[in-house]
Amino acid sequence: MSERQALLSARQLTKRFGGLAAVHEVNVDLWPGCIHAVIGPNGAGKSTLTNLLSGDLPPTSGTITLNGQDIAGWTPEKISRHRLGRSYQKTNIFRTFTVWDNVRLAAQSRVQPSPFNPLGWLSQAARMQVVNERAERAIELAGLQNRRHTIAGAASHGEQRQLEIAMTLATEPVVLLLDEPLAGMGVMEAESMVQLLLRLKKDHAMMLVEHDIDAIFTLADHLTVMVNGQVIASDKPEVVRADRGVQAAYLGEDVGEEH
Ligand SMILES: Nc1ncnc2c1ncn2[C@@H]1O[C@H](COP(=O)(O)OP(=O)(O)OP(=O)(O)O)[C@@H](O)[C@H]1O
Repeated sequence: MSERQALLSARQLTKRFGGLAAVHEVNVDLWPGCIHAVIGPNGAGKSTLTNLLSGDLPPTSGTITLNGQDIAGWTPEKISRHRLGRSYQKTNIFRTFTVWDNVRLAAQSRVQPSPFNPLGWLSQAARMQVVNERAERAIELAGLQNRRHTIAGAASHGEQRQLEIAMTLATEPVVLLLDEPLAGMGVMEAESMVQLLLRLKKDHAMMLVEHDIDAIFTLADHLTVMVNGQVIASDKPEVVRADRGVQAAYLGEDVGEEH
């Protein structure tokens, strides 16, 4: 996999909070058509790593390249305009708006008149058409066609997580960072989210931070394990799964007993 061109690469990425290295000299590659899962116990540094890649936190040191450009220190908005999308652990939706309006607003944020925006010169009517087309595509990709008129706050927890992903898709990302998309889901909801992630995989380079180990082993093409801010393993899931050090540090007895 490493022979293919990664869309996003981080090298020696480090984030310190005072004396604590929340992320310490981490290397990550995200390849098109692949899900790179990141697992680790609470406090391992997974969210901090996501925040560094999305620009929500500036790194202390290290490099991040997106499509060949060095993006370390860029704002989240600028990184997003360069087609990196992320979802957050906490839902980020307008609860009193419909599903459709939420997705449309997300699409609209990319089609505003602005000196940075290649679509900014379009007429108002042409812009609205682009917005509607993008919102429609995102709603369909996320499997929310039948929920477009639902008030977001009244949608089920699983549908709200799908909506969050639809809102991210409406910005037309090629790199997707997903922070615990299965958190708090029941079995049926989790299964439909797994199917959604598999659908998204073919057109995106994805990083998936997730605690659901069964989903991880269903979805991941590459698996990185973090403990105390450091990567202790990064390889094909089956290789990581067989690693005694990983079993002891994170995966626990379940996995050890299976093999
Ligand atoms: N803004 C901050 N200021 C100080 N310390 C922080 C900050 N954000 C995170 N940390 C610390 O950095 C470490 C890594 O936290 P992080 O949230 O990245 O872990 P995580 O692997 O995402 O955990 P979880 O699975 O619980 O979400 C923790 O010790 C945390 O307390």
